[in-house]
Amino acid sequence: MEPSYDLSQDNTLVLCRFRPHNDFEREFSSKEIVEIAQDSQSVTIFQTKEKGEPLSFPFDYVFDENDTQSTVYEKAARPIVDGVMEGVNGTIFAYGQTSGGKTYTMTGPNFEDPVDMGLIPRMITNVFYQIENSLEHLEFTVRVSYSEIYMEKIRDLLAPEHDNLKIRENKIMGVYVEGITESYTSTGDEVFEWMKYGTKNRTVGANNMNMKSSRSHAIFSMTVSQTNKLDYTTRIAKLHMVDLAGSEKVSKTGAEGLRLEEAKLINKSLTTLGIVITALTESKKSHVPYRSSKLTRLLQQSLGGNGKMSLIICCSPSLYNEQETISSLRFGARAKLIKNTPKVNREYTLAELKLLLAQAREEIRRKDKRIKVLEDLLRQAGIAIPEMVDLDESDFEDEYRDGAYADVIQELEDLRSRLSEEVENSLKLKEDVKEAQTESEEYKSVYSVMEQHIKYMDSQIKNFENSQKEKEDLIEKLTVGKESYEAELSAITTKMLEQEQKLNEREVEIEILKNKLKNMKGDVVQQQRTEEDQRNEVKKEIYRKYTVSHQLPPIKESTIESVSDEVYDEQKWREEKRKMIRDLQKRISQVVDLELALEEARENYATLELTMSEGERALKKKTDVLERNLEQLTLMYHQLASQKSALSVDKQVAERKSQRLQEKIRILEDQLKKANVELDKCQREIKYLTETFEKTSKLSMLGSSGGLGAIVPSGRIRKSIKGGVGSFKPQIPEVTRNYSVSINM
Ligand SMILES: Nc1ncnc2c1ncn2[C@@H]1O[C@H](COP(=O)(O)OP(=O)(O)OP(=O)(O)O)[C@@H](O)[C@H]1O
Repeated sequence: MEPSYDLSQDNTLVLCRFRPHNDFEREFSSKEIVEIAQDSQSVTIFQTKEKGEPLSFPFDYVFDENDTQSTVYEKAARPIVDGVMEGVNGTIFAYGQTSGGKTYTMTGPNFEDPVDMGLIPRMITNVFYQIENSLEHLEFTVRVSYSEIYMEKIRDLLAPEHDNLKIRENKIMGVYVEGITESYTSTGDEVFEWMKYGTKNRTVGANNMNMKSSRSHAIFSMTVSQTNKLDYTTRIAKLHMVDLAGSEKVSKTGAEGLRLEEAKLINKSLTTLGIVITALTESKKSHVPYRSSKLTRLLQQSLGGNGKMSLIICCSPSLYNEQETISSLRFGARAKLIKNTPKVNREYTLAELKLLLAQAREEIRRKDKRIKVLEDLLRQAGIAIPEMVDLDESDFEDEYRDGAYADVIQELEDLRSRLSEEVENSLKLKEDVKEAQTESEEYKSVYSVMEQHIKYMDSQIKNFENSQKEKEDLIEKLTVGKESYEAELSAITTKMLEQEQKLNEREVEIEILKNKLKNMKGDVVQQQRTEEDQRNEVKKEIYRKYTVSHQLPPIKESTIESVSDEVYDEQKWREEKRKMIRDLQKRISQVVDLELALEEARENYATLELTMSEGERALKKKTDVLERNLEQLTLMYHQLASQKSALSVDKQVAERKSQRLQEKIRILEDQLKKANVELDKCQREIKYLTETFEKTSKLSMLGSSGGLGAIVPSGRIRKSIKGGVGSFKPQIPEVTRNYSVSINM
């Protein structure tokens, strides 16, 4: 990388930017009080106060409302970034009243928009662009930290639980914040992730003038360290990007309570900043009260130190803010007088240090020799040689600092401090590695437990699937059986209904036949009665013929019975005779009856045979058959009815079984669903653990350049970025990135 930055020029840039009028200011007054010079290097304010003379302020550059973010970057920030890449510390900060446009300038209204993005995203992008396009033998590391000074307390925005950090100073590190998180990053995107993370933790309040006004000073710092792989020289530079809290007039903002206390402390730190700047610019060296506020103490090395500084005064162009604008411009004009003496933060290589050490040893050996010679001379002159005394460190320092070895001693001291720092760092790294290894072991054991669990779950699921399959087969079989059973049942029911219908028809037929038979029987009885009458007649005839043939007097029963008792003797005979006659008659009658019965039987038989027609006989036969059929059908009907009731019982049982099986299937399906959900969960857990495990393993190998963590970005491990691998194209200002959160610093 060729030097592109002339260290002898522009060590302190003070620029001024006027934003457009806002709606309120436009309504308040349309009078223009600001006039920017043609060459953009001064601005005049036409005071409206009585007799107020126009005030002119010179600056390195004055931006008007039409100047783009890109222009501001080129003039105000690029020289700082170039300096940092050369190993020169750089600080850029925006100063101005509340709603003067500081956040707009530093961060921009849209962090993702290549046109609207502010100075900070452009600077970060440019640092990585320069790294990617640097010479191949250069190796870089980039660390970021993000802090906030709120109510005179320093808070680590990358670890917000650290909220009252102390400022320390030593020879090696200069002024630094003790215990602040410094995260290694290897891409611009990672830096933006850290910024987003830190910005979420920022304290932002609201006041009447700017509802989103920042109530704290925010300092985003990048430490860029580059090692030359050819001569092993190292350059380290810090870049501070500061968004100051708004300076405000308490009376105007209407602050009270906590806001009032905030305003007092904000104003105090800004006033201290003014005092420090004034002290730095006074020709007569006076005490610079850096320690009066955390802000000035932290920026001590940027203000009047060995770095480059760019201060942008953000102002309103409105008459309404005339006084605030004048006061901000005065502050800027004073700051312009600060003289910084930039110095490249170069560190000696080991070889150089060894050489210095050898030179120092040689020098000491030479001195010892000389001392010995001088002591011998003293002894020869009889002068007593004083005892060796332990020199006070300050005496030692005074003696040698002013002497020829001051530089060597200083370098040795630096070397000792660097070594102790390196030892400290390596111990810290060892601890980190150990921690990462422990974590990795823990993850491994969790992973193996999870694996076993998954295996067990897999086998459970397999068993479950098998039993589910068996059950499904069973259900399938049962369903098929049930269906054929139902088909059979319905066939039987149909058959039974048909039989019932046939039976009904037969019953009707039988009824008809019965009626016919009844009628026929009536005819037969009638015929029998007629025949009885005829038979009586025949009987009488036979009797008459018999009496005639046997010359018996015709006897009337009534006559016989009316015989008188007076004529007993005569009658006795007669009686005897009558008895005999009666007996005879009786016997005759019996014979006649028998004969008649015999005759009747014969006749009946013949008659019946004769009287019955062929059809009737067939009908009779048919009736007999039908009666027998009827009996069989009735029997069958009863059998079918009992079969039907047995079947309906079976059907109910089958239905209940089917319901139970369906319920079982439903429960099994629910269980399967739950098991699937569980399996899904386990798989996700395994995935998460595998990823975490892989990340942890990578971390434990040091030098890994894994992405930021999912929850809190992780950046404790050093990541080297080789120069010249340069496919990186920052596309300033057209750079496009996917940042989902806009940063309001
Ligand atoms: N150059 C500019 N062009 C267009 N709008 C601007 C410009 N500068 C500032 N603004 C607008 O002015 C308003 C106030 O700006 P900003 O929030 O940056 O002020 P601030 O100085 O950061 O305020 P605070 O100190 O209260 O945080 C914002 O709406 C911002 O978009």
